[in-house]
Formats: sequence, structure tokens, C-alpha cells
Amino acid sequence: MKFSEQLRKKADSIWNASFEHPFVRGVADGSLPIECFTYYVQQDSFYLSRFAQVQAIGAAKALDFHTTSQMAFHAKSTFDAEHMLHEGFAKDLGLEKNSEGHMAEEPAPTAVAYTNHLFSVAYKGSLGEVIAAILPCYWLYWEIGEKYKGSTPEHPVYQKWIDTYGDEWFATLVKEQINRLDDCAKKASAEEKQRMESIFITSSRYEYMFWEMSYTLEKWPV
Ligand SMILES: Cc1ncc(CO)c(N)n1
Ligand SMILES: Cc1ncsc1CCO
Repeated sequence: MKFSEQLRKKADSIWNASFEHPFVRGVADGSLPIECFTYYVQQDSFYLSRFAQVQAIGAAKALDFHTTSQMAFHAKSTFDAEHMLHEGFAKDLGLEKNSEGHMAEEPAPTAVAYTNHLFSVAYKGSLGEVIAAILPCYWLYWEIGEKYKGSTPEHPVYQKWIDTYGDEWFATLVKEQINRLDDCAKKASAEEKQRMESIFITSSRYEYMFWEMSYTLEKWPV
């Protein structure tokens, strides 16, 4: 079994919890309160701005020219996706970007914790560990897109979100990173692969927590 398949299997119960989360189900059937989605878009705009920085650190960590170029291309694609997806939402939902170029008035505890996890891996880990950290973000959304492709939430904003992650351009990016994970794993020691697994599980847990954060409109307690 490929290393990516092993990780996917280990994360299965965590990913199933995401598929069934009321936020995800609510987008698919149109029942999600719009204030939860607006809050999600703001926090996700912050998240993706940090995600692109982590991809760029991955570009710098790559050991060959081609991978550096591809990782930098992926950082640019994250910006393009954020722009494409969230710009439309911003108009519909009445949101604006701040001086850092994202929409969160204040990043919420889970969004800060998740992006700090990504940064910690990016600064101290190998490229393989960086890919293990960012892969659940790609792969989980791809599976959500595939799962809910046929849904028609009768809400233009929710429909656009489902269509984006069910689209072929996204699938191509995801498959490339799954292959990169397997390439890195082939060259990694047993200890490094153990770290990659643990990092992948942590990111999977944070993906679940990101839905919960959005559904409950999480705030700092003080
Ligand atoms: C939190 C989060 N994870 C993954 C994606 C999709 O890449 C996203 N937009 N936001
Ligand atoms: C993971 C992800 N999310 C939005 S775009 C993208 C991939 C950018 O390469």
C-alpha cells in the first residue's frame, strides 16, 4: 500500500467526522445559517494567506529546482483560489480585506492554532513533513467536493463553494501533492515517516476543528 493510502486509512475516522459535520452538511443542503458561512470565509481568508506562506517555505526546502518551482506555483494557486472563491463571496456577503490582504477582523483560536502548527512544521521539518502537514487541506476538500458534487443547495454562494472543490483544476493540484508525499516517503527514514504520519493526523484534526470553530462562531474567551 502507498504511504499516502496508509495515512488516509489512519485518518479515516477523523475525516468521516468532517464529512458528517453539520457545517459541511449544512453547506451541501443549504441549511447552514449564513452568519456561520460568512465567519468561515473570513477565517479561511486568513488561513489561506498563511497556507500560501507555508507552501513558499516548502518551495525553499525542496532539494530540486523543479519542486521549488511547483511549490511556488502552488502558493500562487492558493492566492488565485482565495481571490476567485472569496472575492465573489465578499461581494455577496459584504466583506473587505485588511492591510494583510485577508478578511479576518481577528483570527480565531482554532485558526491561529492550526496555522501555528503548519508554521512549526514548515520551519523545522523537511519538505516531506511540510507536504504531510498541508496535504489534508487539499485532499479532504477534494473528497468533500467529490462527495457533495451532486448536491444543489439552492444557495448561490454554497453552490459555488461545492463546485470549486469538485472541479478538475483542484483535483489536478491535489493528485500532484499526493504523489509528492509518496516520493518524499520513499526517501524518508522510518523516524521521518513516523513524524509525517503524526503531522498528517494533527492537520486532519484541525480540519475538523475548523468546521466546529465556524459552526459555533468561536471567540477568544477573554
Ligand atoms: C481550513 C481549510 N482547509 C483546506 C482548505 C482547502 O484547501 C481551505 N480552503 N481551508
Ligand atoms: C489547498 C488549496 N486550497 C485552495 S487552493 C489550494 C491549492 C493551491 O495549490
